[in-house]
Amino acid sequence: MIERPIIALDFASKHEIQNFLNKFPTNEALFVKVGMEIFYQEGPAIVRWLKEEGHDIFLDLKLHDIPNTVQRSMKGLAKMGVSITTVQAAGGLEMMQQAKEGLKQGSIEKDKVPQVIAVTQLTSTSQEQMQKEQLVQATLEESVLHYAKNAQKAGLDGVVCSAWEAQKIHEITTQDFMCLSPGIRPQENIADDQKRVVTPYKARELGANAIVVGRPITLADDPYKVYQMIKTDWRNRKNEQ
Ligand SMILES: O=c1ccn([C@@H]2O[C@H](COP(=O)(O)O)[C@@H](O)[C@H]2O)c(=O)[nH]1
Repeated sequence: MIERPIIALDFASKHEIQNFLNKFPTNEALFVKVGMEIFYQEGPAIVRWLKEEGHDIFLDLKLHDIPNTVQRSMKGLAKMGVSITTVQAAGGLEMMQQAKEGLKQGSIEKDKVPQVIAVTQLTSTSQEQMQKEQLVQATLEESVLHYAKNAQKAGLDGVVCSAWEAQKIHEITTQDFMCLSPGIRPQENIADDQKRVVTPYKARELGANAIVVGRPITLADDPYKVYQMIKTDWRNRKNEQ
């Protein structure tokens, strides 16, 4: 279980991230998500800097390519000392196996290989969209469960899914197979572009092992206050604030 909500640092520059993190106490060690937006602007230096600042890193680049390319790329990413990385489950079993292999080869500490989890169906995807646009005839839940099984078969550490699917995923895999859930909203009526949203409290009840929260925190007037409220809610305690 990852007890801290993972904050998605979806910003365009290091400067913007600095401004954002200045609103948190200096000694607050966070678990942050570095995604495509900031990584494509600042590169590996942003990961190194955040680590030096004392934060844990979820590097969410959602790799999806031929197995050899993914293996070699993961080897490089492992050298950055990140905690968790991602691939797209749609890339297939061999690609996922090679992702894990690359991380093992590139890991700076042999007993601390970064975890790799597979994106099933994006939390911004609805069943209708999936069936029409991907021509998948299964239900969204069947598709997510199928990808989760494949990910475990390939030796991955878990999946990215909506918390709505977490319980069933644990039933067909194992309890320690990570269900990391974005699409978290303190109020379900403000979803932005997300389709399968869950409150932090409900996500815990549904069996998610970790939550990722972006805009509800990054766009808040007082991000630290919102972060604390989400953290309390996620730990399944009554929010007294
Ligand atoms: O299925 C997925 C996979 C990844 N994400 C990422 O999580 C955050 C969510 O941000 P919000 O602002 O809280 O919506 C974002 O960085 C996505 O790239 C996801 O949402 N769904």
